[in-house]
Amino acid sequence: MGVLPVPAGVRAILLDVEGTTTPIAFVQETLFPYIRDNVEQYLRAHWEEEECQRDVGLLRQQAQEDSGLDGAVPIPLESGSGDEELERVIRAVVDNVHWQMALDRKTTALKQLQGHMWRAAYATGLVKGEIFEDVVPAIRKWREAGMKVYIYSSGSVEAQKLLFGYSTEGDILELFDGHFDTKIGPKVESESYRRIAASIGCDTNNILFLTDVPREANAAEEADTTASLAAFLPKLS
Ligand SMILES: CSCCC(=O)C(=O)COP(=O)(O)O
Ligand SMILES: [Mg+2]
Repeated sequence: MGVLPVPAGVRAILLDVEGTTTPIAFVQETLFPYIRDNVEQYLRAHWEEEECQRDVGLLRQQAQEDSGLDGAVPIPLESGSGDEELERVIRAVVDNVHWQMALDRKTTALKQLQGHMWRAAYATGLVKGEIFEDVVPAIRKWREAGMKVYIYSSGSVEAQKLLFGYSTEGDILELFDGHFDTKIGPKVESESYRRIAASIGCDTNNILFLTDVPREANAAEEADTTASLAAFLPKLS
């Protein structure tokens, strides 16, 4: 892995997750299949719960926004009671989640549901969040040098906290000063980086953003945030 010095003036480091702190394979071959395989059973088990109904409501709203897209799956309202009606709505939610995941969509609605579903996978020990081996030592050095370290992922804040709270390196949540997800805005829009800077209380040019996705790096740079592709994890010079 290549290394670059942290540029002068950087006070905060903002880290992407998939492809930066964590192998893409872990997300694509462990986390996402867990959702595909368990979503139907999860919905049946949790349907009556407020949180699950909120998640379904968000997915339904997203489905309305997506109605013009090729292959989009609408989610009907439950009209009346009865097993058949429940079955019809759950089927639509499952098909919608599968459709969104086939396109690797990063909608807040999908990511909220995923975060809630992964709770059980981590808590039972079925899944442990994978972290590249150079990540924890790098973060410790940045912190020792007085820098703040934040996460910005399309995965929900809850999903991030699970991944780092139940990780192969143990619970490493104390290494982070805060977490951001798509509620602050999409990672491919420059305005999101301005909002993050305002929330952290520094200028965008005091932030170094590390990601594996060039479109995200370009959006950050448009906001005058320094961005670097994660293949070149910076070290302290
Ligand atoms: C942190 S939860 C699992 C990752 C995830 O759902 C995802 O979409 C990854 O997006 P990222 O912005 O971290 O590349
Ligand atoms: Mg990524």
